[in-house]
Amino acid sequence: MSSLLLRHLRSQRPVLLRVAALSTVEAAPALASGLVIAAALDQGFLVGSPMVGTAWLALLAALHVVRGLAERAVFPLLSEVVESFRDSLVSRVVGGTIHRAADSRSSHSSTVDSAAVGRLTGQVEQARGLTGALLRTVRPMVLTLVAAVAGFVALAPSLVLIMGVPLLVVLVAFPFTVRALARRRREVVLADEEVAARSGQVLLGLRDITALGVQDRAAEPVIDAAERHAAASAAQGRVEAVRALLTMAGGYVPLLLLIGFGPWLLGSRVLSPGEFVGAATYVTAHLLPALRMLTGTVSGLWTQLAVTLTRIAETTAAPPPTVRDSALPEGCDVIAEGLTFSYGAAAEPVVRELDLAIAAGDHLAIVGASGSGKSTLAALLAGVEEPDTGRVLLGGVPITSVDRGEVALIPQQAFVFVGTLGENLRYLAREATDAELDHAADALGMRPIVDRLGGYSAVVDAAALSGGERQLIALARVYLSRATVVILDEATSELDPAAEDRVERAFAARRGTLIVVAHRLASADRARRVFTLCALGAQETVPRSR
Ligand SMILES: Nc1ncnc2c1ncn2[C@@H]1O[C@H](COP(=O)(O)OP(=O)(O)OP(=O)(O)O)[C@@H](O)[C@H]1O
Repeated sequence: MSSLLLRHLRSQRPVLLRVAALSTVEAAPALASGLVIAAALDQGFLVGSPMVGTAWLALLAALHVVRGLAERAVFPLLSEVVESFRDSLVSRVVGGTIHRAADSRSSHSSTVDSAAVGRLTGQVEQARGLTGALLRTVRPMVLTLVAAVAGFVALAPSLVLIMGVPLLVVLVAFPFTVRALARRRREVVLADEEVAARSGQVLLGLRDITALGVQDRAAEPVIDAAERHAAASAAQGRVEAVRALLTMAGGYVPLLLLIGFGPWLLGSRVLSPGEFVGAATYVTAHLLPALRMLTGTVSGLWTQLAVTLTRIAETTAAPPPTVRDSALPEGCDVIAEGLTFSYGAAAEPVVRELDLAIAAGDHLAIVGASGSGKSTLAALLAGVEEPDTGRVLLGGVPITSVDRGEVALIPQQAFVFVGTLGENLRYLAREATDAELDHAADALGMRPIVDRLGGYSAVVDAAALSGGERQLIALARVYLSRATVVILDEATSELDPAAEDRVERAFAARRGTLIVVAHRLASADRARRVFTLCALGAQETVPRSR
């Protein structure tokens, strides 16, 4: 969960710096409160100068006005952070859904979980609300804590231990108590699920249980589960009580110590009356409310946000690419036999009775007029479309049964998903090292893009990339994969001729078979064989240049 939020916050550094600057102004009244009250008493009201005392209090009032203005300026910035976080979550949800849709398509199922998208959208809205609420509460709480401690130290340095030690104990223990509480909450949820599951089983067999007269035996597991649930709830309550006591002690112990040592502190002139009231102001007006907020609102919101973001991260993670080893021996021919395909029962076939043999390791260009069926043939060869009649075999295995990692079809529209450049490139090759990524980048001529984006760990903004850059990323992704048959369907259309030449040569030099749907003559020239599609039928030729 933290990685989703932290990654986003890191990308928002400039906005957060502005928030931090305004927050410093916001913290001014909390920082000054005790000092100003001490001065108002010691230099004003307690020495018969009410005007001086009033002037100090007026200064405090002015600081509160400035704080109000700073707070007003901070809110639009906070909403910028929250809204962009929401946008990145939505992109993630949509990206995850596209991955799943792509996966279901390659497994020849057309189901897309649209209900999940709706559910996730609800969770995203919840995460957005919780993040906003947390930023609104955590920020002032941290500000107040820091300002109150700093003000207290400045006012009464001799009393640092009184406030410092209890507070330190609380701040060190707090993360542990949150973790312990999260564990207990999880135990309660699991016990709850167990009660539901066991009582469900009993209810289903109620008639048989009654007929056999084994109610007591049937009830036993349900009672066991209910007892475990009760024990887990009690344990959660105990952790909550300890945590609340511990945190409150952090605020009340300094106050009790201050009151307890008060007569001595005032009698031996360690503190003036004004400083005593000022120190008490820091504890009662700032420290205690901040700690109360920490145990209550903040930890509640934080736990909820953690649960929501973990769920979003789990359900939208890109599915791992197939890792199953290829069942095919190295060097398999692609054979198309009697392929006929039409888009719809009444439509004229786009491909009719087509036979084609592509030897393993070959480099074939498919050419033809616009609309002659090049993309359709590419989709058939990749197993993305199924022919009406005929079949495509890879190494003697029907293409639709072949491990989908064996064949890669790269379309014209390159898809770059939300994530880092490295994640995009490793999508089909999880184990690829940086050196392998470097090799692919150099082979395909995409080194300038890698450098411009700031390396493989840089987060990619697909909208900020040119069409050619997106295509290069999609090409490198497949170049790094273990696909033995690569089909480029106008996958280099946005590259200039020189870049396209480099890419096609790199793929031709790579192991495996290369099929290129050519939109430039040069692509056909580079190929070892050319397959020409035309309205009257298909014919195969060898380029003259070879
Ligand atoms: N999804 C589809 N539904 C119906 N008809 C389609 C579909 N896709 C393509 N066609 C039609 O099938 C024929 C072949 O299209 P295809 O895209 O395979 O040709 P192409 O040679 O790749 O064309 P281009 O070079 O313009 O991309 C065209 O008449 C096209 O209109």
